[in-house]
Amino acid sequence: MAEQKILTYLPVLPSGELMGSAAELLGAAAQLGTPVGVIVTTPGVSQAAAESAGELGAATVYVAEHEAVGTTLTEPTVNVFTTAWESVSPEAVLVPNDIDGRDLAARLSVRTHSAIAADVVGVHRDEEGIVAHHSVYGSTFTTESATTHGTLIVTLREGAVDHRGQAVTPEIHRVELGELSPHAASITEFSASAEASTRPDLRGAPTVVSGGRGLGSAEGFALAEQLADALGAGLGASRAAVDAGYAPHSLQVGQTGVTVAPDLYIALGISGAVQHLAGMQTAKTVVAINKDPEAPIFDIADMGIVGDVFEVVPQLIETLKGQNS
Ligand SMILES: Cc1cc2nc3c(=O)[nH]c(=O)nc-3n(C[C@H](O)[C@H](O)[C@H](O)COP(=O)(O)OP(=O)(O)OC[C@H]3O[C@@H](n4cnc5c(N)ncnc54)[C@H](O)[C@@H]3O)c2cc1C
Repeated sequence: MAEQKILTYLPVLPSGELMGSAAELLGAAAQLGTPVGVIVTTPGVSQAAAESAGELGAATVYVAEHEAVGTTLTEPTVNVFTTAWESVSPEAVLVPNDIDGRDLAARLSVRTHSAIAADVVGVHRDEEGIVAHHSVYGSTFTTESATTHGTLIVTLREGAVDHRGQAVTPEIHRVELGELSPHAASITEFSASAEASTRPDLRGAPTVVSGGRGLGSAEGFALAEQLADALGAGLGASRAAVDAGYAPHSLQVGQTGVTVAPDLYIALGISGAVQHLAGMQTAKTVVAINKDPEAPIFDIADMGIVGDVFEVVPQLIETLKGQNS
């Protein structure tokens, strides 16, 4: 088993820091075999990123640096990944289930004629090979998938795997990226569509506070923000709250929004429609505050408070502030 190589894509911030998904991808890889990382950065930051990958369990890291990384979409990563793939013949490939990860998975699948298991919430190995777990039909069922032959490409849902790799000193291989195709899609200009937030990113935050229509207005939604800040949590919203303009679409949790799997999910004034549950039902602990005792969110909540959010949440925030001081 130790010989089975599991190739992981480790996205890097412009500062050279590994993104939060790296620990989880390498942890999932360590459950299956020997984790191998792939890092593609702008010049000057790859060494530190590769060493960080070793601390998270990457036995080998393939690194490439290029000026065009950051302004050219996906192609540099696919090229480096293909080189690493040819070199290690991986049994499985793990990438984050985000926009870049899914793009990478699709291109690798075409290039290597390999199967994809998408939005995976866990992995294990049986006597025939690697098995991916999926949470389906609004998280009502868990199913499993596996390839009949070849390498399995997995897009892993952030926050779903707890296992972590053991720190090692990684073997670092430098890969020359070479000329990029003139057809590679590149970014010529961009403008920020959302204000930068100091809160943890909704995807991957260990605690998420989400607000729903029950908060009544954009001003009322500030209560969810205050509780999130008191807990150091990521902030989410139901679609009804987003549609009503209480919160931006980037915060929408659910079937047509972001899928999260935090340790703790706190739902404020959210009824628990199946489309919302689809995005948060794999949270380890769900706490719901709702004034309707019949609200369906209580069916899946580990702890429920029947009450008015405007009475309960300020008390909760005061208690938390008291504990922190
Ligand atoms: C194709 C499709 C895709 C969809 N995708 C999504 C999705 O991705 N995400 C999503 O969230 N929804 C999605 N929806 C919408 C979904 O069906 C629900 O309409 C939505 O989730 C409801 O949001 P809500 O719970 O905030 O609002 P409501 O259902 O209106 O619930 C509000 C809740 O707040 C409670 N409440 C009111 N006032 C208070 C108070 N003062 N204190 C405490 N509780 C209070 C009420 O009792 C109620 O339970 C989708 C729908 C469709 C058809």
